Amino acid sequence: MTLHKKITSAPKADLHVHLEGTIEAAMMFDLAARNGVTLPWASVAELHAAFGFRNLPQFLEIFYAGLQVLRTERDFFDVTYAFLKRSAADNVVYTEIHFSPQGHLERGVTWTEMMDGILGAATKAERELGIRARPILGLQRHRSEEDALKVIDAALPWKQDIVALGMGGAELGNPPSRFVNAYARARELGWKCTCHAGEEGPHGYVTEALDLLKVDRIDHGIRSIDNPALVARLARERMPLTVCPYSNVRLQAVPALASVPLIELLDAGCLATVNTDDPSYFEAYLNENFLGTARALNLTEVQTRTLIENGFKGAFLDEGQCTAYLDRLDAHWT
Ligand SMILES: Nc1ncnc2[nH]cnc12
Ligand SMILES: [Zn+2]
Repeated sequence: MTLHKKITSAPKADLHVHLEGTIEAAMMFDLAARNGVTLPWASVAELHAAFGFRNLPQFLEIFYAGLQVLRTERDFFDVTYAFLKRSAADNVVYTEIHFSPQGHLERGVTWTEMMDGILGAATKAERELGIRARPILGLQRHRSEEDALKVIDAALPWKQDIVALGMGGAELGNPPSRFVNAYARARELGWKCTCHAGEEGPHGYVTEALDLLKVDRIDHGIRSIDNPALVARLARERMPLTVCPYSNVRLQAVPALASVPLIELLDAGCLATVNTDDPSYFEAYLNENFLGTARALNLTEVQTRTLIENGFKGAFLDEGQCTAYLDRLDAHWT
């Protein structure tokens, strides 16, 4: 089997994806029409023309405009199911999906509408497509910690359905240290914790996420590479890093795929993984992230397999569940 075929047909995990970053342009316009929402773009072509992102904050403006089309339970169901169907076609068998309640609640969407839509689609996709999906409550870091605590409390009826607390949004100027109490609360609830850090922000934000938020995983984390002692620590602690190669290129966090520091992280013994982030905006689902990265970095078969394995090892799964996925990968690969 060629490496290309091995990658595309292997069972894989996507641990870093934003539900609102999976809305394909055609669906965005369908949902806008269904809900009477006026988008800032006149057509799919105009939206695509806006995809030349300069940086994270400029991308987020577009991302926040796009998510306005999500209004009802059916919308959340349709977008979640479409993403899971597209991911299953890439042989993704497990995914943990960030959703951004703060971006929806402020428009009058209810928790019940969000959760029934997302969880309903996850149940149907697991039954019909064999892909398992679990939601991560994704805070927006430009908002206050008080708002974060309110959102966490409002999520309590779904405490068992939500696998973790996460946090994304505009990183620079919004360090993890602003959210110590929110993360402490999440840990009290028994949730796992993850946080975007070291994407556009400095490696010091990764250290803060570890020391102050006591996270179980780091989203992105590529700027850790600027601090060898931090890389050694991440390796020692087997801290998963959810690297998103196409996202880094499209948001100009790195100049090209060849600059994504995956080999350096693997060589140092870090638990680096490959993920999508916002696949409809970055025009790359999981297979393309693996294939593009393997090509650009000239990855060996062993490195590629390690990255796929790390996707399961870095997941919020218990040991038995993780081993079952690794056994499936093993059976596939040999
Ligand atoms: N790449 C990214 N970084 C931070 N927040 C995000 N929200 C959606 N995509 C994001
Ligand atoms: Zn992200």
